[in-house]
Amino acid sequence: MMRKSPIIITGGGQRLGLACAQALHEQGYKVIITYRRHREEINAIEASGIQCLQADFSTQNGVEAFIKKVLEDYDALGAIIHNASEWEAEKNCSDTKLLMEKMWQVHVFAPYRINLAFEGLLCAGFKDDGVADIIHMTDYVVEKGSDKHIAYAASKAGLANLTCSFAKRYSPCIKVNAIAPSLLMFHNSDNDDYRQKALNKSLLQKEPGEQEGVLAVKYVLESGYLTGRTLSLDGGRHLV
Ligand SMILES: NC(=O)C1=CN([C@@H]2O[C@H](COP(=O)(O)OP(=O)(O)OC[C@H]3O[C@@H](n4cnc5c(N)ncnc54)[C@H](OP(=O)(O)O)[C@@H]3O)[C@@H](O)[C@H]2O)C=CC1
Ligand SMILES: Nc1nc2c(c(=O)[nH]1)N=C([C@H](O)[C@@H](O)CO)CN2
Repeated sequence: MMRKSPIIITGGGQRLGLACAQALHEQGYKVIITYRRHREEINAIEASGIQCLQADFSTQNGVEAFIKKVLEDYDALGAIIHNASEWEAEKNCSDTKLLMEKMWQVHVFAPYRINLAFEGLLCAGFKDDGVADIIHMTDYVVEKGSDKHIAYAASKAGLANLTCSFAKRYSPCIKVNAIAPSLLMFHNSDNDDYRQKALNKSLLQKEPGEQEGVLAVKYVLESGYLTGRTLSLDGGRHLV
């Protein structure tokens, strides 16, 4: 069913978040994305009819400013999709204390504060549309850890746990689920050796692309009976 209340996708200026925003917009949803860094592409996204809000979740003030703006401008929400994320490895970092703080801030503190602050808006969305959703974009590494992205994996595990807590707290009005991709799409900078090693990690040995994530988001939004669960998108990696 088409919900009248808007859907917010954080980190929607590129890649998976943008693909989800465009797909849901094309379906007729009112879609709002957040972006951190303004660039030309944001103007094009806005011109397509998707509202773009600048938000930097790297500080508590940035999170609270975003919350304040949304509470001022909207009286209902159909869904919030926590997609904003930084993927940083320990090897690229000189200060691992700051790395853990940064990972925790964007992957746990921001979704936690936003979910608590938007309960009323999502319940109003449920009242209007009969459905409301919170979706956390986590990661396969929640299950297995990562020896190269330790702080990232731990923070995504924190986000995964928020799925259980908020599913219990917000039922039956708001469904709360996670989507845990393994490899969805490479970066242009990924070399052939890295790509081959990443492909070999799953049974299906393919780079599915962002549309695999779009399909999962659409399923979760359209489901009437899924909450507190994680949808794994990993090509059978857990069986390798
Ligand atoms: N791509 C993949 O293969 C996989 C992705 N995932 C997860 O799926 C989701 C989407 O992945 P992908 O599209 O690659 O994500 P990206 O790495 O492209 O990041 C998405 C957006 O997050 C925004 N962002 C990062 N930090 C902050 C911050 N502090 N405040 C506000 N916005 C921020 C960035 O905004 P800006 O560009 O404006 O700075 C960026 O555009 C992520 O949660 C990711 O962890 C999980 C496993 C695999
Ligand atoms: N925020 C991001 N998180 C992740 C990304 C990304 O590009 N941005 N990429 C991955 C990889 O695909 C990894 O799963 C395999 O190379 C993981 N998380």
